[in-house]
Amino acid sequence: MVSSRLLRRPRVLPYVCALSAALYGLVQGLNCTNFVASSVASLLQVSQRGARTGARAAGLGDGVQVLLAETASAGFPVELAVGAGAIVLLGALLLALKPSERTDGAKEEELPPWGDMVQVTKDVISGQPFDSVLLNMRARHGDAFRIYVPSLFGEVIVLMGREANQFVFTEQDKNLDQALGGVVGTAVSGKKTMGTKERKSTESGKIFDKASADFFANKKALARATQIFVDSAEDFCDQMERVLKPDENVFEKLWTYVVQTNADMLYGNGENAGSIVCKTISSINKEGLFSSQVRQAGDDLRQVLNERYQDRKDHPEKYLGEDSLFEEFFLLSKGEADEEMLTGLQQFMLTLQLAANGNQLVTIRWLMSHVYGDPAILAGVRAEVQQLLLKKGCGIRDLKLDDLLSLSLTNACITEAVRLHSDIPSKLTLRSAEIPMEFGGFKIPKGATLFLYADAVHKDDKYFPDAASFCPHRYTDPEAFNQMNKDREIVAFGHGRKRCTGELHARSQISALLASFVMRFDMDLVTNEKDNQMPEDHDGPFVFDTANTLKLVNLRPRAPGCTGAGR
Ligand code: HEM
Repeated sequence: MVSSRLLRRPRVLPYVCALSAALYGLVQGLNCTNFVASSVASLLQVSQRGARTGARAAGLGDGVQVLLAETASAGFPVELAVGAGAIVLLGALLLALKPSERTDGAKEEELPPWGDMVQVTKDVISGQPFDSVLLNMRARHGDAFRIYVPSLFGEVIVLMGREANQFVFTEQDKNLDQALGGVVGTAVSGKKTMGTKERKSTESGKIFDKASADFFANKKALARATQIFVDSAEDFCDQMERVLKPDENVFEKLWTYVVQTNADMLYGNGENAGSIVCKTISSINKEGLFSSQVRQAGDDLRQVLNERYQDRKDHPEKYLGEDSLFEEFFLLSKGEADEEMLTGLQQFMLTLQLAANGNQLVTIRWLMSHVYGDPAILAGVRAEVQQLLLKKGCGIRDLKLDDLLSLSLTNACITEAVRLHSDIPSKLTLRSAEIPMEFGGFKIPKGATLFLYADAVHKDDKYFPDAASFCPHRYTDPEAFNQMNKDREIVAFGHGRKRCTGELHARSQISALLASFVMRFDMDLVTNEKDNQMPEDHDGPFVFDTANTLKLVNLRPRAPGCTGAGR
């Protein structure tokens, strides 16, 4: 077994991931002159905690791990040993490789250039984080280049910049299929989740598609979800008031609350699948996305869903009128889903949970830290919630979806937290090309996998002055915000055919939670930075315990005299 000490070394593992990607590259037989063995799996994991996932995702052999562990415990400078070994090995690989024929008929010289593996390796070895590695590649190769992602995708075309956002979200939207299921589906069940195209062309796909569309467009379901959100936000705050000790970090409790609430909303009555999803997310944080624990949680969920499906058949009266995604699916499948369809359901539900919860957890953690870390923003949010409650003459539990959406500063804070910190779309938007296309003078063959890195725009000072700072006021002028959306500068919930169907759920849940907290509590933000500054976010995607150095502690009733008064 590899030593956990080694796994925690931030600078070794990303490098090892790149190396093992190179080994995969050898197996795949890439063209050596243009070879890049960097992989999304390794690039994604350049951040310290994510590196664990990367090593596993890249399938690093036990023998190499043990060797590294022993080197580390013997006190050798591991980075040096690994680096030297890897460079020698890589050189040998490059020499050994022979150009292979492309099967898609594309000409190498017409395609975007390969990223420079040696430079990537250097960047990774020197401990540069995920975002810097990608932006350095952009500086070297421009807005389109290729990388190699072992086992999951093979060759991937990386796109960056505003034109790339417009290309993916607008111009070619209808010719690009969603490809994220390739990552998440494979992790949870060893099988890719259906893309948008497959969902539209197979019988079971059509049922998932319709169940999802009906659920997310169903106003009654959305109203029910909003009631769950406001009630559970207040219940959660009651609980925090009772159980949280002053030195305890609110986030430690908050994340399971979010996951459980989403499970109630999607899975409906019956045995709560939320605890399984919590286990999945916890396993991703501890063991990595491609760990056996994540697969086990996928299997557990399948069993629960099968039992609940049967229970819905045996006792339909128990579920009458339930507006959950599960019930939508049950009704559409007329209670006759076969094993294959049920497997698809399990995969679809877990993928949805990860898509929803991953972004929610990341956004909420950063959002609350930014709000509590900035007295002016906190006062602004409190004032608008207070005004709304006074206007309506009601409490938080009585707020409806439209009320929550009318909180303009709160919603601007959500957009800003998503811009700065979201997994999807900011750090990872994946597509598969359904027809041949061209971008920036380069050909993109049919079947190519595209990785749009939206953070290249989201974190660019040209579009977002002082881009690294949290500034919700960028969006409070509706006209300017509209234009930024139209120009695809801000792509917070995606755009076009594959835009987030859960945006209203997300905004409703987060607004309810923030409203409850700010009206009831003061808390202190603690960070690891000098003067308690907010750190910048350099994590790659699928790091759900993002910013785990951020803590909200010393939860206490709001001091009298602050803007607003109680619930
Ligand atoms: C802050 C929270 C969230 C953010 C930033 C977010 C963002 C996104 C983005 C950018 C996409 C499009 C992905 C692409 O273009 O490839 C997406 C898709 C999706 N999201 Fe969200 N999301 C959030 C929360 C949620 C929640 C809470 C739900 C459900 C309750 C949800 C359900 C979905 C679904 C079903 C899709 C797939 C749409 C489709 O292809 O049919 N999302 N999300």
